[in-house]
Order: sequence, then C-alpha cells, then structure tokens
Amino acid sequence: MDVLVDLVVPVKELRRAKSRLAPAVADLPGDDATREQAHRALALALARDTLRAARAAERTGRLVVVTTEPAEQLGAGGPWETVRDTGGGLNAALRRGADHLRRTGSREHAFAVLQADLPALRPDELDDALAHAAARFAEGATSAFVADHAGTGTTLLVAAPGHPLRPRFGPGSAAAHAASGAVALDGTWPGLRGDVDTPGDLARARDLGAGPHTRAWPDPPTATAVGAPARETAC
Ligand SMILES: Nc1nc2c(ncn2[C@@H]2O[C@H](COP(=O)(O)OP(=O)(O)OP(=O)(O)O)[C@@H](O)[C@H]2O)c(=O)[nH]1
Ligand SMILES: C=C(OP(=O)(O)O)C(=O)O
Repeated sequence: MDVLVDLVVPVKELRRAKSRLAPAVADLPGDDATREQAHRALALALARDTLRAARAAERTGRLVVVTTEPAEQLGAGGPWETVRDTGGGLNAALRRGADHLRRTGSREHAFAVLQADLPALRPDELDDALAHAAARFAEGATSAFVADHAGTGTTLLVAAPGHPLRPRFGPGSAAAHAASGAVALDGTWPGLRGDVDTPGDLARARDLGAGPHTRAWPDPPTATAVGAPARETAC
C-alpha cells in the first residue's frame, strides 16, 4: 500500500447536524436563535478539530470534505478539497467523495472515510491506524475499519489500493462493515474511537483532550489556534 491514504470526510449541513447534541445547548443562556446558532457552532467545532488532526497526520494524502457548506466555513487547518454533497444521505455523500478522488487521479492510493465528529483525534493515532490497515492489506485484506468507543459505529473505513470503498455507515455500521468483509482494526486509539453523538460523548472527548475549537466552544477559539484557510475545489 502507498504510504499516503486519501481521506474522505463527510460534514453534514450544520443546521441539520448533530441533533442528539441538542441537550448540550438547552441550558445555554439566550433565546432559541442563540441556542440554534450555538448548536451549529458545536457541529462545526467538532468538524474543524477533526479536520485539523486529519490534515496533520503524516499518512494523510488528499483530504476531501463532502459537504453542502462553503469551504471557508470549515476554515481551520487546510488545505483540503471540498466536494458538493448533492443529497441522498451519508453513504451517497461518501461515494461521491470517493468518485471525485478516483476521477481526479488517486486511483492507485488507498482510500479511507473518516467521520467528522472526532474532536479528540490525534494525528499519531490516525497514522497508527492507517499503518495497521496497511499491514492487514499486506496479508490480503481488502478493507478495514475502526469501530467507535461503543463498538457499534464506525469512525474509520479504509479500502486497499485498487479496491472500492463500500460504505455502510448508519446504525450498527461496525457489524455491517464486518459483514461486508472489512477487518476490524485493534488498537488503543481513544481519540479516533471517540465520536461525539451525545452530551456524554462530548464530556468524554473534552476529558480526553479535544482540539481548540471544541475546547473553546461555546466561545470561538483564538485566531492563532485556527490556522490557514481552506482551499475549495470545484466539482
Ligand atoms: N456530507 C454528509 N455528511 C453526513 C451526512 N449525514 C451524516 N454526515 C456526517 O457523518 C458523520 C457521522 O454522522 P452522525 O453521527 O450520524 O451525525 P448526525 O447525522 O449529524 O447526527 P444526529 O443528528 O445526532 O444523528 C458526521 O461527520 C456527519 O457530519 C450527510 O447526509 N451528508
Ligand atoms: C453514522 C455513524 O455514526 P453514528 O452511529 O455515530 O451516528 C456510524 O457509526 O456509522
């Protein structure tokens, strides 16, 4: 497997994202509009911290964000490419990102999907998980995944070079990916496994050590923590 792995990261429309985190904003001061804005800011903070760590990983090649949001909205830690999410849900968005990579010259690379709700992700964890995947591919596996901390969801799905991504994200996706033939990767990667769906997950990620955006939420982080702006790719 090539040293570099091209990543597809899905970022849902912020005003519809992370509905299970509504209780985390319920007690914030202000009116409903203020709380809705804080909810969108939280979804954005999770994504920004995930992207920041993903971009910093040494094994990350191209980084493609599939979203309806404007590239500049995602801001921190670029550059990455954005591909427009044209609907159809998460797995359709991921296939669109993978198609974009394939059409634009990444045919020989391994591809991976990384969820965008991993605010405590550390670049070295992602590098280590991608190295584990490469080792399994050398043994003949064609895809591999990392289950979330609950063991039911999936935070990373990797396809070996020359093999398609077969995303089966959604409830029970860890079992669905295993049933599709993907091998489960073993490793103590708390940030990589630490997806944030509920207020309890958010507290857990903050205890682990979340990135600057999630740490600062509901306030914005300082400009120095934000980093370079994103680069948008027409698609
Ligand atoms: N581009 C894109 N990303 C999606 C879509 N649905 C989910 N995602 C992303 O997939 C990842 C995991 O999503 P979920 O945990 O199901 O997030 P969610 O749908 O925002 O959360 P809930 O409303 O609480 O179910 C996150 O990075 C989301 O931003 C979609 O339709 N399009
Ligand atoms: C979409 C997924 O995330 P979650 O289960 O956390 O919603 C998944 O793990 O497949």
